[in-house]
Amino acid sequence: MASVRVAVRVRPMNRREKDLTAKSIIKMEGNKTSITNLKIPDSISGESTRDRTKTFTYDFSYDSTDCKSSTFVSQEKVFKDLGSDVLKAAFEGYNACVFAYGQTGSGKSYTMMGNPGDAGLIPRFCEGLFSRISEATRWDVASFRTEVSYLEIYNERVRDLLRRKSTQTYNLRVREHPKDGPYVEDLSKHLVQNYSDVEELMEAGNINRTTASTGMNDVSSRSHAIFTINFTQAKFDAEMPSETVSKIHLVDLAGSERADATGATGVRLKEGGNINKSLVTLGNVISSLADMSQDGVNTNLKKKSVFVPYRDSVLTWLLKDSLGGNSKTIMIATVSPADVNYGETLSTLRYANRAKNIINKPTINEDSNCPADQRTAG
Ligand SMILES: Nc1ncnc2c1ncn2[C@@H]1O[C@H](COP(=O)(O)OP(=O)(O)OP(=O)(O)O)[C@@H](O)[C@H]1O
Repeated sequence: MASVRVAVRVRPMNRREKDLTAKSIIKMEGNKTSITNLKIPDSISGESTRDRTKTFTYDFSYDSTDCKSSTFVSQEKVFKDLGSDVLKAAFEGYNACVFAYGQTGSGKSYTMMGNPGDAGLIPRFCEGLFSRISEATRWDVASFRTEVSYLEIYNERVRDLLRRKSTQTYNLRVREHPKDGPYVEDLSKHLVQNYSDVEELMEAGNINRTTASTGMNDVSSRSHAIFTINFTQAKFDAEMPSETVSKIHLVDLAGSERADATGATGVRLKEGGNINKSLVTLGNVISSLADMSQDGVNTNLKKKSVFVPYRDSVLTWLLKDSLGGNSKTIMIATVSPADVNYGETLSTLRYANRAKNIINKPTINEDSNCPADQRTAG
């Protein structure tokens, strides 16, 4: 049993916020994040003080507002805290998932992919993976097979971001394997031997990703993107061949924008609706799972059978194992520091607070090749 680990990251003020002379309303101290509603006057005491400033505790609170500050959290620090745990999980044979959630323009793509020369979690994770593989291969500890796939969910349809010349990239079917769970039929998987192989695929996929300029972000990701690494390790344990297979999902969600904040109309508004359908379902799944684990903690409560609506959206269906299932999962909630985004930011912080209560059941995916009687002998 393992709780979903939750980190919150606040980015610097952007141009738009500066032009609006926005004020910073986010404070971080240790693992605590506070948000202040500047519309409630400072002088009021009692109940209203609590309404003015709300404080949440997460596994990590990352202040990335000012690179000159001594408490500034860099891409490297985020990777050291979170990415290296995912790397460890992969080598131990666990499934893992990292997903970034937050308002449009709050820093999800920056955190997951990063910018040129300022790499985010996904490239750092892949680099780390291959540096550990080459280390282990040098010592002949094990042999490895790494395959990647990259898809986007756009308007509730699955599209392969890595199959360039095919007409069948749109609207792939999601099916369910009796043992391995939901998967995308005909999604291309690419065998990679080193980091530059992955880099090439990642770049190609990012170019194919659906983006558009919205009122909130010049390069806004209009889709949910799932980068998946299938990592197989074969070795000899006590002279018996054994194999572990881990699936690592690295997910950059589309923004949770409201139509009025982004000025969306027409196609953008329809996209918004479909993006929100997936995100609303994600919220419902998180709530159901959080309720379920709270019931488990409170033994006085009769255990309700809670229905988890995974199938209500493509996103939650594909991430079924990552949410409440066989996976070590991390959520990174990204927020803006500005008062003009108070409502969206508070909603993200509440979402993240709820996700802390999800209990997953990660298990090592070991597939021993030896017959069962030999496995238990000795
Ligand atoms: N921590 C950060 N430090 C520096 N710049 C950042 C940070 N977070 C985000 N930015 C910058 O803010 C802008 C918006 O970030 P990003 O594109 O990552 O947002 P997003 O949440 O992925 O938005 P969308 O949902 O619209 O795709 C980018 O120019 C990005 O480089």
